[in-house]
Amino acid sequence: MSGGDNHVAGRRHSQLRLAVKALGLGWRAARAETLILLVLTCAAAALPGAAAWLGKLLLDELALGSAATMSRVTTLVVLAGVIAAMTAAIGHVSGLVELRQRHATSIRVTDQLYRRVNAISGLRHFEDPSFLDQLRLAEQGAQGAPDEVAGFARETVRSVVTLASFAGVLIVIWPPMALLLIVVAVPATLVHLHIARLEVRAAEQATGRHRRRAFFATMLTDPRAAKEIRLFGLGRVFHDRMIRLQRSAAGLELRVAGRTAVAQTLLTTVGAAVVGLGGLVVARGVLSGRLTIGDVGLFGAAVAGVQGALFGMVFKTGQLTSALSLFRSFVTVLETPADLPSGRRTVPPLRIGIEFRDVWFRYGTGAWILSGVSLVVPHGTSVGLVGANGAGKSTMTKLLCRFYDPDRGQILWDGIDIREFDIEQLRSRIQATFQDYMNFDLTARENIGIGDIGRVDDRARIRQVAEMAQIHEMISGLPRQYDAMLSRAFLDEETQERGVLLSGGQWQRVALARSLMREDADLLILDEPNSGLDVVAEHSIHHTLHQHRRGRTSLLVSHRLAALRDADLIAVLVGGRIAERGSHDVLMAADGEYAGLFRLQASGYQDERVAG
Ligand SMILES: Nc1ncnc2c1ncn2[C@@H]1O[C@H](COP(=O)(O)OP(=O)(O)OP(=O)(O)O)[C@@H](O)[C@H]1O
Repeated sequence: MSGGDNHVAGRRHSQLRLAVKALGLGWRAARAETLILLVLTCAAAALPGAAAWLGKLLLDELALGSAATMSRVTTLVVLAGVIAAMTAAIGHVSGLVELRQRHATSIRVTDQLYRRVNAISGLRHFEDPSFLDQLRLAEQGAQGAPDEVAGFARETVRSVVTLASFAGVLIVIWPPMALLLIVVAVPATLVHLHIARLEVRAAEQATGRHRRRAFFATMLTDPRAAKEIRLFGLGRVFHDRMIRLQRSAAGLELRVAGRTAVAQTLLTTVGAAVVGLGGLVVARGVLSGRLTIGDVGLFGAAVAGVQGALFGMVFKTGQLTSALSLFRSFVTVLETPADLPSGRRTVPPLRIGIEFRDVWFRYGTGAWILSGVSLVVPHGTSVGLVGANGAGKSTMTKLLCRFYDPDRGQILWDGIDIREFDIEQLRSRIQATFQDYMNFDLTARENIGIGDIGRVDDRARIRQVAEMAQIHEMISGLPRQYDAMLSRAFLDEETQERGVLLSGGQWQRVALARSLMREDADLLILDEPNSGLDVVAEHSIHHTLHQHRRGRTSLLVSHRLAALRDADLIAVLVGGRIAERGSHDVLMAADGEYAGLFRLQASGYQDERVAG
């Protein structure tokens, strides 16, 4: 499914459904905090009205001059002080509870999002830029939306209480004032909604640029890239590209911010004019003796309260709209259908063999990589796969692990289509070394042990496979041996000491050891396992692997044809099909593609003086 399809799927959700989902997520993440915040909000909302009323009473008492009673004034001042202290305390406690709520929500969101990401069993989504953009938006949107929805709900409660406590005051003192403030709030709401939409569009447009910017930033600091960046003088080029992308993303944001500033200035000016008008009317009331000085103070507090409440709602509505639009990406990612539906069948122990039956495959809508591959790997035998760069050898190994499904044809495991099997179980039956294996920033033990995650602490087994891959001696020589951190980017979590950096060939041996961890696997896939090994290591590891393969079913890919020489069957992949197949001797006798390649490679090893 493309990112576009994701987008359409996400659009199905109305803002209301999204709000309910976000609220539910926030509630489940932090129930106690949500309730406490609701109570604190109600209390905080009632306090300004009480403070304003006390202020009015105090002003009116003071206006009595010598007729005022000191005890009454003292009581009013003390009460005002208590309310001020309560307001401040509620603010601080709310801040702390909000922070707890935000962290709890963030952990829940991250947990859900990456659980979903882990549940995507194929590779297609991870090679689709629009899906990766959506994932980034999802992470961004989901962190904020539950907070925004809860914040909006609290703001609504606060506003309703504030409006209820002040609207009466305005109506008593000058009735049109309440109406005027509401009239100003309507266009303000529309403007903020429009701004929210612009913000979301800018965020969507900027996401790809942010991801690309992050790529250049990583390249400039990654120890693995440091050599080539320096040798080829790429630092300046990558730096400039990174800054250009950052400028362009910032430009999108600033354009919206500019429009927001203009709109808000206009709205504030209109609001100030309305307040000025109200002030004029009230001042005239005092001069004519209709209103007291205390009424002026109360009117001022009421206007500020009502205006604050209305504009607070308007502002929150805008923020909520943009938060919900980003939250849509989160919901879309969570609802992304499985790219490779898993079958239910249990994988039986391999007895007959693996068969590629007329397999056709291409990446997306590109050119056909495999166009009718038919190949049988009989149980207990080893098959070597030969072909030019880009012929599709690694693609065949990836199809076998079910990272993708063939477009046409079938891959059969003892005659059963592998699509019928439970994917996780199928993969647990396979040992594999990939050409582009990973170097994990983990300890030596973990780097090897994760090949069979259930045995990551089984030091005896780890040592055994490390010996097979001839990396045990090297690891034993390290200060912390198997507990040594294999990384220069991270310190050892326990000792806080710098880790160890392995050579290319040493990393390859670690990867090979990892792939040997699954003792009871039925199928062994080795894709260029020896490309970085020195001659001595290649020779002895070849011998060890030959022993290991005995009686096992294996698919081997290598450009070093000598490494495939003793395979039971060698298949040559040309133009998306198997062009030749047979043992080494048969193919040499046939004098075709394989024989030509083998002789060409062998001639490179012959010393001309010896040959002469
Ligand atoms: N994830 C991918 N998305 C799109 N195209 C891909 C992808 N992986 C490989 N290809 C393309 O598929 C073709 C076959 O690649 P594959 O890695 O299977 O070749 P190979 O025979 O293993 O080559 P080599 O000998 O260089 O390792 C290549 O043209 C490559 O560009």
